[in-house]
Amino acid sequence: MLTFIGLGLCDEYDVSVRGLEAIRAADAVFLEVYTSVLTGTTIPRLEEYYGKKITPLYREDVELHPEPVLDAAAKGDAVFLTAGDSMVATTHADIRIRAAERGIQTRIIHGASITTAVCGLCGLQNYRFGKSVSVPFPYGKWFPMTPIEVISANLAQNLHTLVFLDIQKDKERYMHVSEAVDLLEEQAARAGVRIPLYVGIARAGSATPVVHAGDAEEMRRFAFGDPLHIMVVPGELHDIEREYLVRFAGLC
Ligand SMILES: C[S@@+](CC[C@H](N)C(=O)[O-])C[C@H]1O[C@@H](n2cnc3c(N)ncnc32)[C@H](O)[C@@H]1O
Repeated sequence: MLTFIGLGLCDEYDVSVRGLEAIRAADAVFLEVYTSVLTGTTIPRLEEYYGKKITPLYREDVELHPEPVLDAAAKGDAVFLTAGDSMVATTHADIRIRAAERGIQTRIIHGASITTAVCGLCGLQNYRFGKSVSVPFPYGKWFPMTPIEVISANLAQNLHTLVFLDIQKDKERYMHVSEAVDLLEEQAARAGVRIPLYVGIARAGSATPVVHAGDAEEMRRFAFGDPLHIMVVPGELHDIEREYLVRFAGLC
């Protein structure tokens, strides 16, 4: 059996009781560490709380060489842990399909996801979100324009855009709101588009989440603190959405 378990958003205490029991009963425990991270804890602390040895998995381990995970799941109970929810803004559908092809039973134990946490933190209504997008760190001359294209298309339909910020796990590098705003403003200038408002969110799910709304200049000036960070580019605000941002995100 291969069980996908979402660990939630911050530390070892965010997993569901069902998830925790499955981890404690497992024969093998794998933790995917490249699509998102629990910034409020460490692998040794997770191991201590779960009472299990954890094998970390990087992108190649999951996407190119998943055999050790699948072998463990063929022999006994293996759990595949992911920060957030295992199947949201990740590519783990692929490994579930590979398991099914080998006749391995699978199931999912869901966790709180950043995609829903943002709605509570910034008050933007979840049914008004269009397609999401990721802002990658630029690489050499590679400067993708996809983020601004998605944002423009959503703005044209008066929809909000959830903007995931890049993680380079091998370098322990996490994109901050100010860096993402610089990149998006550069893309917007090239595309002749204006982004009137941003909402930045840091450390959702922790005891010290930060939510702040403003224009590009305000976002660059504001200190969001430690990662993880994420942003929303809102469409036109409804009255309640505006009031929420004024009360809880410093919108002027
Ligand atoms: C590719 S998404 C993976 C989402 C995850 N599967 C989930 O369901 O939450 C990871 C990105 O979401 C954002 N993110 C994830 N957790 C966060 C948190 N606790 N606070 C702020 N941003 C977060 C960051 O931009 C991060 O790079």
